[in-house]
Formats: sequence, structure tokens, C-alpha cells
Amino acid sequence: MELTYNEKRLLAVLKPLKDAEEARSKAVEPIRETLKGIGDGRSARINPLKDTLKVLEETRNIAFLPIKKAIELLENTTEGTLGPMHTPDAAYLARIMDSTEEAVVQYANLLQDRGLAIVEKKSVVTYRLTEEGEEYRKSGLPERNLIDSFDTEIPMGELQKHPQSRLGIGWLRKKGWVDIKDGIVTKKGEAAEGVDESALKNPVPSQPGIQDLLKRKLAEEIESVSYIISITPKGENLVESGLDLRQEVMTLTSEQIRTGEWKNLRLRKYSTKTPKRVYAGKNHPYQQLIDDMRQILFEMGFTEMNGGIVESSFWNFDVLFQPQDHPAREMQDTFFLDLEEELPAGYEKIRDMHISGGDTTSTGWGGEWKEKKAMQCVLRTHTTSLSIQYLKDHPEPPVKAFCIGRVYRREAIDATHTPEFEQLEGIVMDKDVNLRHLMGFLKEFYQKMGFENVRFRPGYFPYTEPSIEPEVWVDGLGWVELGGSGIFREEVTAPWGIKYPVLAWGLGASRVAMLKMGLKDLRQLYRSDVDWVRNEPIARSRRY
Ligand SMILES: N[C@@H](Cc1ccccc1)C(=O)O
Repeated sequence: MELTYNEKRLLAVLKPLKDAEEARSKAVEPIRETLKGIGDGRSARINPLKDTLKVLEETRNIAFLPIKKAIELLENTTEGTLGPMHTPDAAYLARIMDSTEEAVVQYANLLQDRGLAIVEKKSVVTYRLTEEGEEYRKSGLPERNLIDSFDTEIPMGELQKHPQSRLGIGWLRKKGWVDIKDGIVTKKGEAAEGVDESALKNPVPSQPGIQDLLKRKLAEEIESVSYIISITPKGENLVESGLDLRQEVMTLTSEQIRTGEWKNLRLRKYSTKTPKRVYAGKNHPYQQLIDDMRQILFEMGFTEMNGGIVESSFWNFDVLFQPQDHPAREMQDTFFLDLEEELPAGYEKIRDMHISGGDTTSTGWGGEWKEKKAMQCVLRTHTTSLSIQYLKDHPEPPVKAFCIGRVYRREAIDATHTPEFEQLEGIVMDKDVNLRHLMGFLKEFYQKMGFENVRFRPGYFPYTEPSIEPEVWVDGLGWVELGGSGIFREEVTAPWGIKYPVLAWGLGASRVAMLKMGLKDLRQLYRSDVDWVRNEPIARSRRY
């Protein structure tokens, strides 16, 4: 395969760096030799280098800079520093290439795979001053400040008044900078700068004093990894034979096509062989299941109802005859919003129903009913709030309506509970419907969903009487409760002038989905797990 633009660029940088390094060591070699015999003849080492430099400068050879650096080194330092110059590491190359270290290592590894470069991993120890060390770097070591604070001698009592005496006096003694006799501290000669102090100024590995700093916890070691990258002869040959360093173009503009400019561009190659698997676009598996459930309900003659997820407490609780002090209305169960909604005209009927049972035979809950409490908005805790609003707008029979919508409850999250989930809500209102019809509808729906065995247990909801809870049999799990249902109480229907029985249910759609898909964890439905989505069947069979 052809090299990418960046791989080529790296090669193109490595080659002159290597040439420069070679030129430098060639230039330095004779000096090394000369050095051996001459001892201190510093100028003898520098002059031939300067000659080389002149030539390089004239020919604009890239080795110019390293040679200059070598001369600097020779002028400023003693023998021993004439070692190898800068070997390019990834960090250095990244700076030259205006890239990142990680990217350079990545290009280099690809070059290495083709035998064009070599990558060596080196772990490097460097040092960093601790907070205390940093402070002393600025203001000096305590013992240095102490020794500078007096001329030749000072009574101990006086010296102890110095703010740094607590740490400093010990070190004065240890370093032998003072004599202490009869309570008098006397300087002992010149307190020369120690190796620890030079290391403090410049904490690099070559400083012998660095060990002292480590012991005193003024510096700490940091280990880092660097990648030394060099070009192989094969890589050099490639560069010499010429590299096309034009940037690859990934998208063509219509302008480039019209003007014919595209002919001069280096177009990015496109391989049709690369993608191993093509994933078709499809609906989320959960959405597919929801669509199936909707389809079943449409087939059973239901109409879909819709509504928002923010409801006032009035619609979420009060119209459903849920007392204002009902536990489900507590903070720990419901997401309350910092938002109020005006009560609808005629709300007094609901108020009266709660307090005294209004015009019905009911006695209501008694006690108080607060407008303010009913106005407060919540994230709907169930979709039953929609059913009653739908009935208010459609008070005449027959009514068959459903909705699959998201609801919110303050649940602790675990494998079977999430604070948001979907409910499948349904109502049927007609002249003579009764509990048997309710059980029939639910049974039929579940059987269409593939649950053969359905049974009912008595339940309780403030808005239905009687109330029953459907359960389905799942192999391996046993009877699983899948929602609540019942016949709306007259306290719920009477305020809206509804004269016929209303069968109502709210089923756990997400629970159903979990069972149908064989998921162990409800949370899977709400995760963005692309692999799972990709590997699910494109369409679920309606024959469950
Ligand atoms: N709203 C109830 C379910 C339900 C709906 C309609 C009638 C009876 C019960 C729930 O969220 O659990």
C-alpha cells in the first residue's frame, strides 16, 4: 500500500536530520581525535569545526545548525559533552511537523512496519521540584537565608527569631557552616554554594545535587516515555528516489471539476475492499417493538392519543382522585418542576369531589384541597393523565384509545428500574363494558404479543374500582406483573359528564420489550450501544 501523506512527511523530515547528524559527527570526529593529544587546546577543537561550519553555511546544508550547537557546546563546556547530538524523538519531531507526539509515533510505527524507520521506546527520568522546592528556588534554602542574616556571629537566641530557624539551624550544623559554642553561633569560613543549591536552580539529571533534593523531598522523580525515531537505509533510498509530498485531497469541489484543476490534484485513494460489513440503516430495536405494539392496537380498533411529558399535578394526580397527601405525590417518588400551570375552568368540580364527593354518592377524601398544590408541574408519572384528558374531549361512547409514551419516576436505577420508561396506556368506554371485557382486551393484546398465559390479580389504584393487575407467564421467570388496570371510579368520570363505564390500563411497555428481547437489564433499552443495535435483526417478526 502507498504511504500516506503524513508518513511521507515524517520520512522527509527524518532524512535531513540523519544527514545533519552524520555531517556533525564527521565534523566532530577529527576534533575528538585532536582532543585526545592536545589536552587543553580548546581552540584547536573549535577551529576545524568553524571551518566546517563556514562550508555548510555557504552550501546551506541543513547540518549547519547542529554544528553551530556543537561549537557552542565546546565553547561553554568541558570535555565529555561532545557526545551524540540531539537524536530526534517523537516530541521533537512533532514540533517540527506541527503535529502531536502520539500522531508521530503512529506514523513512525507504520513506517517501521514497512522497514522504513525504527522506533525505540525509551523511558526517561526527569525531575520536578516539589512545592517546597519551588519555594526555595525562589527564596533560597532556609540555611542559606540564615547564614546570610548575620555577619560573623550571632547569639543562638537571636538566630532562633529568624522565621526559618526551625528548619535552617539543623542544616547549618549538618553542612558545617557554623560552630556553636556557649550559645553563640559563629560562621566557619565561606559557605560556598552547594551542589544541592545548583540542582535547585536547574533540576536536571546531570546535576549531582539532585539526590540531595530528592532526600529532602524538594524534588521528585518523574518517569516519562520517549520514542526515538530513526530512518533506515531503505527509508533513505525512498526519500532519495523522490516523494510526492502534495497534500491528499479528500473532497472535490464542483469548481475543481469544472476548471479541470482536479487533474493536478493528488486524490485520496478509495478502497472498495476495506469495509468488512455493511450495516443497513434501521429502527432501534426498541422502537421496532413499540411500533409492533402500536400496530396490534390499531388492528384492535384503537385510536392513538398524544400529549406532552410535562403535566400539572392537577392532570397527573387530582383528576384521578389521587388525594393531595398520597405518598406517590411525595418528592421522593415524583420529579417536581419549578413551574406552575393555571387550573382549567371548572376545576372546582375536582376540588369538591376531593373534599366531599361533589354531586355523586361518594364522600370524597375529606380535609383540605389546595389549588397551589394542584398547579405545580411534574414530569408525568404515568400516561393515565392523558386518558382522562382524552375522555374530557370525547365524553360520548364509544371510545377506544391508547398511547405509548415515556413516563418519569424517581427510582433508584438498577437492572429492572430506570427513572424513565414507557407505558402503554389504554381506555375503552362504551355502554355495557365490564370487567370481563377488560380482561378480554388485555388477554388478547398480550397473546398477540406472544404471551400465551395471562392471569389477573386484584390490585389497588385510587382511580379504579375494581382494580386488577395482569400477569404473564414467562418460562424461567414465572408470573411477571406487567401493569395495572381497572374501571374508572365515578369520582374520576362524573366531573366530565361521562356516563358509561371506562376500562383503563397502564402497562409497562419497556418491561414487555425486555421480556420479548430476552434482555437481563432494562437499561439496555436506553443505552446508545451501537453494536447491539447493529446486530439486532433488521425487522422483528410480528409472529411472536
Ligand atoms: N397508572 C397506573 C396504571 C393504571 C392505569 C389505568 C388504570 C389502572 C392502573 C400505573 O402507572 O401503574
